Amino acid sequence: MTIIDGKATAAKIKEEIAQRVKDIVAAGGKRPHLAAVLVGHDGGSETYVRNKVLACQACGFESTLVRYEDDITEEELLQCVEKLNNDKDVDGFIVQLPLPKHINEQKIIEAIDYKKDVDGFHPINVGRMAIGLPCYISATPKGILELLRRYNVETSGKKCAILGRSNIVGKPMAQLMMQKQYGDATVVVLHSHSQNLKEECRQADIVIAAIGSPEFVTADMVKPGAVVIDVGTTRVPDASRKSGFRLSGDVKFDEVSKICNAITPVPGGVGPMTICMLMLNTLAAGERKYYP
Ligand SMILES: NC(=O)C1=CN([C@@H]2O[C@H](COP(=O)(O)OP(=O)(O)OC[C@H]3O[C@@H](n4cnc5c(N)ncnc54)[C@H](OP(=O)(O)O)[C@@H]3O)[C@@H](O)[C@H]2O)C=CC1
Ligand SMILES: Nc1nc(=O)c2c([nH]1)NC[C@@H]1CN(c3ccc(C(=O)N[C@@H](CCC(=O)O)C(=O)O)cc3)C=[N+]21
Ligand SMILES: [Mg+2]
Repeated sequence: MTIIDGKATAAKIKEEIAQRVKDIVAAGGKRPHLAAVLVGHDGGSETYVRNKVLACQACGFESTLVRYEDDITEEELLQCVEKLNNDKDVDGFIVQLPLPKHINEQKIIEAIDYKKDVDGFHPINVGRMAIGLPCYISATPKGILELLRRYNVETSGKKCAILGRSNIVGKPMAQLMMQKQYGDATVVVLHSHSQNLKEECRQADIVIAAIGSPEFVTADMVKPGAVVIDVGTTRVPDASRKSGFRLSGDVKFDEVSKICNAITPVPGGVGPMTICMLMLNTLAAGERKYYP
């Protein structure tokens, strides 16, 4: 049984990125610059954005954090996006989700210049991804593919069950897993209205859980020898911790790890790879890799 170490893999890739940035700077080029917009004070969002700023430092990127209180109007946020779109020094930026209820998330995403959309959430990037054209690919699915590749997990022709169909994880994951040049797998997508979820899951060679429901995937839902990827990161109250909570994945790790062939832990699995792929997308933005 292999525990897929996302933290170590991400650290290695960040070193590769840092070396590349050194070379760029030595050749007289500009450091990639990532900006992040954070609205409000959600604990999880604060952590992720802090990790993104730290990762920028590790990679030798410039980073800018733009913060707003959660009473910011949609109009003001759109102006912020417009400013970042026009800022020649910023290569790529993200607007941390979720946004407060009074703000239309889709409207904000569509306002982002797709050439700077390092999250890969803009419809142009989503569409290009779906037909296999060069583009920014959503960091979480991209990081999962990279983990599978680096751990020599065969995906071609395998049956892959994806739990969850969100725009940021489940849907792009399914798209990529299905495509010939990425996963080349046979994909089934399961969600809250799926019938026979357990049975479908148990037939899969690769299970990717992204539902946000702690320990939902139990051993009886997993085929012995399968590869299990746990995307879930839910904060669960835990009085024995200094922070008052612990991070729980969507997989019951203790029992599933006894029967599977490989599994990602939470924390230390998919999360660090997500941040790392955002860095890779920002490097690509700085190099104008996908768009002139
Ligand atoms: N590690 C990382 O890098 C990242 C982790 N995450 C984590 O991954 C999890 C999912 O995130 P996200 O995709 O944004 O979540 P969303 O809440 O946007 O989507 C959840 C999806 O799971 C489905 N679902 C929820 N409960 C069940 C259930 N009991 N049975 C079957 N399907 C269910 C929903 O179905 P329906 O469509 O029918 O409502 C929906 O499609 C969260 O824990 C989040 O924190 C997210 C992004 C990155
Ligand atoms: N515009 C936007 N882009 C995103 O990519 C985005 C987003 N909004 N909103 C929320 C989700 C969630 N997400 C995570 C990133 C890192 C970890 C991560 O680093 N997790 C660490 C633990 C971190 C901790 O200690 O809490 C780990 O799993 O080891 C988790 C989750 C990105 N998301
Ligand atoms: Mg909203």
